[in-house]
Formats: sequence, structure tokens, C-alpha cells
Amino acid sequence: MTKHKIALIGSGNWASATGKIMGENILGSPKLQAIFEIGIQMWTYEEMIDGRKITEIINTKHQNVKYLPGIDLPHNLIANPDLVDCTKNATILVFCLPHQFLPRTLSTMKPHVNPKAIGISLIKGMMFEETKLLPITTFITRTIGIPMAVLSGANVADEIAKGQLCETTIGAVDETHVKLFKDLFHTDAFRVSVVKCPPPSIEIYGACKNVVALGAGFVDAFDFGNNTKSAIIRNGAIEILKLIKLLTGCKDDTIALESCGIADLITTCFGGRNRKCAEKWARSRMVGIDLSKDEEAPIDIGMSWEEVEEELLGGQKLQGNLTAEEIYVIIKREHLEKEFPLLTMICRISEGSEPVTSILKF
Ligand SMILES: NC(=O)c1ccc[n+]([C@@H]2O[C@H](COP(=O)([O-])OP(=O)(O)OC[C@H]3O[C@@H](n4cnc5c(N)ncnc54)[C@H](O)[C@@H]3O)[C@@H](O)[C@H]2O)c1
Ligand SMILES: O=P(O)(O)OC[C@H](O)CO
Repeated sequence: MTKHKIALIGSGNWASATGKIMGENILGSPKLQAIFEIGIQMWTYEEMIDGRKITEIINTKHQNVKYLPGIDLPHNLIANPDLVDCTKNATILVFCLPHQFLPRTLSTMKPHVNPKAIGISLIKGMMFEETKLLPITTFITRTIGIPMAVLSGANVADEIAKGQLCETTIGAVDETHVKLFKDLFHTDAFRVSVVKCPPPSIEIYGACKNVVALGAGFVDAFDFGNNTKSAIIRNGAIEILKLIKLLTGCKDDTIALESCGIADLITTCFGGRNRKCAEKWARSRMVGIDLSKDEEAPIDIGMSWEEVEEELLGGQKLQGNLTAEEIYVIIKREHLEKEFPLLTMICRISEGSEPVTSILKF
């Protein structure tokens, strides 16, 4: 049997953490070495760090010093700046990059994709095409013609890279792909569950939880306690499931209690980058505001999302504000504001048409 060759498309925080998991899994298992080539090509967006190429640093120091500092990566995870080279040899494509870079990346890959390749998306976001929101797996299949699975869960990369226990969820249409991907990713500390639900529902949850996380960050800027945050999480969970039904027609709620459902929502609202950036963004608008007098925060003063991203994330990318923009187009166009009061309020605050002090008026 010809062995699968894996290309990991992306080299950021989560890509490096999942590259570590796959790489160590293969190195540690003769059974997996019979199925997968040992080396994993990690397409790495080239950049210079202190005068050296990031690919050269990863391949000699075996650490991604910018996006996952302090964590040793296995030697079989090979940083490769050549996207075409990564693509043309791969039979398994693992997509893990911020979704805003996906269209350009796919158009470079397209002529070189092995028609028998299969893929899995680890991306949390959605594509906006003409007037429609598209799940990432649908967009990838449509663009490069390969079947796609999805992996999503309560998975903050830095915690997983340190080996802390967590769960995750895989969904795919094809049972043989599910088995292959479960073998590739599952470890004692990174516990993979498989659901029958089709990938788009899982992906819409993963994208929208980033929007709810902004709401959690906004209320953190008020210095309220956990009860208020729980209200954001509970209402967010209800609205996300409603949006999944609306966009996919799928009435199956089984993912709600999986890692890719409520667990992801909880973890992101307490420990994620979207929450952290939203708190900073909101605080920059609340300077001098007396909440006891019910004062409104200004909408035209404060840091931009780009400024917060740059200051807090060291090159990592924010997704929630972009996804908010995308889903709000649909909410407005379909006049769904009353159906989705929390999402609507978060989207309006995020785009700057509502003061952050309105967050609890949903
Ligand atoms: N970080 C996490 O904890 C986490 C967990 C689960 C899911 N996710 C999701 O995984 C996806 C990838 O996130 P991440 O954390 O690996 O990335 P990240 O936020 O660390 O993104 C930075 C990456 O983008 C690359 N980049 C910058 N400009 C680029 C360009 N023009 N073209 C292509 N690449 C460019 C950088 O080189 C770097 O590799 C996102 O959808 C995210 O929501 C992240
Ligand atoms: O850091 P965030 O906000 O991108 O969230 C990370 C993961 O998606 C949490 O599961």
C-alpha cells in the first residue's frame, strides 16, 4: 500500500500545536508509520525573525519561536516555504490557517492538488461568497475538488502544546476518512470523538463561538463576574444552534454537547484570544465612563481591532471580528435581528454602530 504523505497548510499557533501532535503520533507508532510517511511538510508563510528565515529556525531549533514559543516540535515536522512543493506531493491536506488567507492560498494550490487527495479543516471561520456564507469545507471542496472532514473542539493551542488534557471532535461524510483522521490525531491527552453530524454544522459552531467570545470580552471590560459571562454563553449557545439550523437545515443538535459545541464556547469565552482582544478593545472605549450613571461609551474613540491584534497577539490573527462582519450581513439582509438579539448586538458593537455599554441590552 502507498503511504499517505501529509501536508499541513499553515504554521501559526494552532497549526504548530497540531503539527506536533501528528508528528509525535507518527514517530511513536509503527502502526501509523505503515499508513503515513514519517515526514510532515508544514507550509510556512515565510518571514524574517532577527535576520533569519522562520523556516530555517523551525528546521534547526525545532521550535516555532514566533507562534508557539518554548515548545519543542518533533523533527519530522518540516517547515517548507514552497506551497506548490507541499501541495503536489500530498495525499492528505490538513488546513490550519486564518480563514482570510484561504482564497489566495487555494488558488496557488489548485493546479497542483493530487485529485485523489483528501483533506481536513482545523479552521474556525466561514467564507463569504457573493451573498452567501459558506462553511470552509464546502469552500475548499468547491475550489480544489477534494473531500473534506473537519476537526474542531475546546482547543486552546498553548494548553494542548503543553500536553494538558482536552477533547476534540471530528466530523466527516466518509467513514474511512474519519478512521484515518482519528488515528492521526488521537492521543491520551488529545481525545478525539467522532460525530455523524455533517461538517458544516460543526464549522458554523466553531466560527460563531468566536463572535460570542467577543461578547464575553466586552462584559469582562465591565469587571462583572461569572454569572454575567454565563448569561452570554447560554444565550450564545442558543443562537448559534438556531443559526446552524437556519443555514444548513440540519435539525440534529447532537454537537451541542460535544467538545466542538458547548465546551468550545466555554473555553473560548474564558481563555481565548478573541475574548482577550475584545476586553482590551472595549476597555479602550470605556475610559472615564461612569457605569453607575448609566453613561454610554463613545463609538468613535478607542483602539481599532488591528491595533489590539498587533499589541496583544504578536502576529497571531483574530477571527471573531471578521466573522461578526460576515454573519451580520446575513442577519441584516434576512431581517433576523429579533431572532438573534445577542449576535446582533455583538456584531453591531464590533462594527462600531452601537456603544460597547449596550452589550447587556440584547
Ligand atoms: N490558536 C488556537 O488556539 C486555535 C485553536 C483552535 C482553532 N484555531 C483556528 O485555527 C486557524 C489557524 O489559527 P492559528 O492559531 O494556527 O494561526 P495564527 O493566528 O497563529 O495565525 C498566524 C499565521 O498566519 C500566517 N500568515 C500571516 N500572513 C499570511 C498570509 N498573507 N498568507 C498566509 N498566511 C499568513 C502567519 O505566518 C502564521 O503562520 C484559525 O481559523 C483559528 O481560529 C486556533
Ligand atoms: O483563542 P481563540 O479565541 O481563537 O480560541 C481558540 C480555540 O478556538 C478555542 O477552542
